[in-house]
Amino acid sequence: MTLAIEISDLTVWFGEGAARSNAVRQVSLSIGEGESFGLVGESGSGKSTVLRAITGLVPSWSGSMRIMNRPLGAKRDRTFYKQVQMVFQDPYASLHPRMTVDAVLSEALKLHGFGDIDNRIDRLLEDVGLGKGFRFRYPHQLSGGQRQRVAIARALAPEPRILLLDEPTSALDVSVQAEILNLLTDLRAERGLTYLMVSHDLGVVGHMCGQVAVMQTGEMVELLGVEDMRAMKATHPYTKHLLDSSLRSVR
Ligand SMILES: Nc1ncnc2c1ncn2[C@@H]1O[C@H](COP(=O)(O)OP(=O)(O)OP(=O)(O)O)[C@@H](O)[C@H]1O
Repeated sequence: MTLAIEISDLTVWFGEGAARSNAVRQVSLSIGEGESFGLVGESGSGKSTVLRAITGLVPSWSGSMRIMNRPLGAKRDRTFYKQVQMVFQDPYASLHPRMTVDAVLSEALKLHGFGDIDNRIDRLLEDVGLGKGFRFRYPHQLSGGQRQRVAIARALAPEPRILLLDEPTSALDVSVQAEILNLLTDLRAERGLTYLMVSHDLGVVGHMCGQVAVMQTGEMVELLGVEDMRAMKATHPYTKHLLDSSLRSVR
């Protein structure tokens, strides 16, 4: 199986000398193409820092990272952003208030050199369950769930192989969360996408992911298949604590 994401001994730090603090310590993980992998753990455990390291947004790191068999260096190139896209937690902050849906999507498509923009925009909107009627709306004319659908459409515009999902539903109303998770599940199945998803919610990760890594204070303390997670077969005390406290939400 091709590995979409391969991370070995990733350490990320902020500050230098006496001020240095390691936000991520010696994290290793492998995600096969088409798989969905969850990173869970309490606030500050380093989950988002792993995603930011992949996207080249941390100043200092060691170890190795490979995407679709290509090693990542200090800078991310155009090929990287064509293969890897991110969906952020807050769809209110991630869309420019003065840009219509049309402007957001055409900008993303042009950036990646696509022609046939009109048809592609219509198709992207269909793919995320919005339809053409949303094309000329501004963010303030959209609900939170609709905004997140636009953010997902923008991420899909370059036809990526991998989506990095940073708490993609935690800013949404509970009633809308399941709709967005189902959309992401369908898109992965249809397109063979690979997901690396950060969440503090084991229920969400249990629904979406085949494998789950648990992080605590920068370290990966446990790697579980979702079946073992559902069967409560954790070995690390912290994972047991997480499972106990979210038992009711794990489906
Ligand atoms: N730019 C930065 N400068 C200094 N420290 C940082 C910076 N970004 C993150 N950190 C620290 O790195 C650690 C990990 O943070 P990170 O945001 O990755 O955690 P997280 O598990 O994603 O938490 P959350 O669920 O709250 O987003 C924290 O201690 C945080 O304070």
